[in-house]
Amino acid sequence: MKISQAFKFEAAHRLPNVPQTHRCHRMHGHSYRVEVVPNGAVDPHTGFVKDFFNMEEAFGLLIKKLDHHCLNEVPGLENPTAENIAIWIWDHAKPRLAQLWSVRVYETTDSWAEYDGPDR
Ligand SMILES: Nc1nc2c(c(=O)[nH]1)N=C([C@H](O)[C@H](O)COP(=O)(O)OP(=O)(O)OP(=O)(O)O)CN2
Repeated sequence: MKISQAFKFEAAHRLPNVPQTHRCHRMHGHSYRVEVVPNGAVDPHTGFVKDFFNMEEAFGLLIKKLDHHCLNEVPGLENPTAENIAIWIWDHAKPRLAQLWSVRVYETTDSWAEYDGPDR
């Protein structure tokens, strides 16, 4: 079974690899929404796939590294597209959350990138 928890953060970024005429080449900000999805069996005793409180602990700290930061200055996010942010969150979270199934990053309400690991 899959469950999902959403996190929000505010950040500035610019995309260094788009043409200078592209508006995202300039520094601008977004209110990001991140949806993380673990997948696993429901524990017959707790009734949980994963306790939402534990996810909050793990992802809260990670999201703090992005919140109110310039993403280009975060190591590993020199080209902070929605795709690369999803990969960055996955790479940092997966070692501590083996059940992680996917990470979806909304850059705007209409645009998102989802990463579900290098093998899928
Ligand atoms: N595949 C991707 N394409 C684009 C990305 C991305 O991360 N992956 N990023 C951008 C820009 O950073 C960003 O999305 C621009 O956002 P914004 O102009 O605010 O978005 P809207 O087009 O929705 O803005 P409106 O002014 O509301 O129309 C571009 N492409």
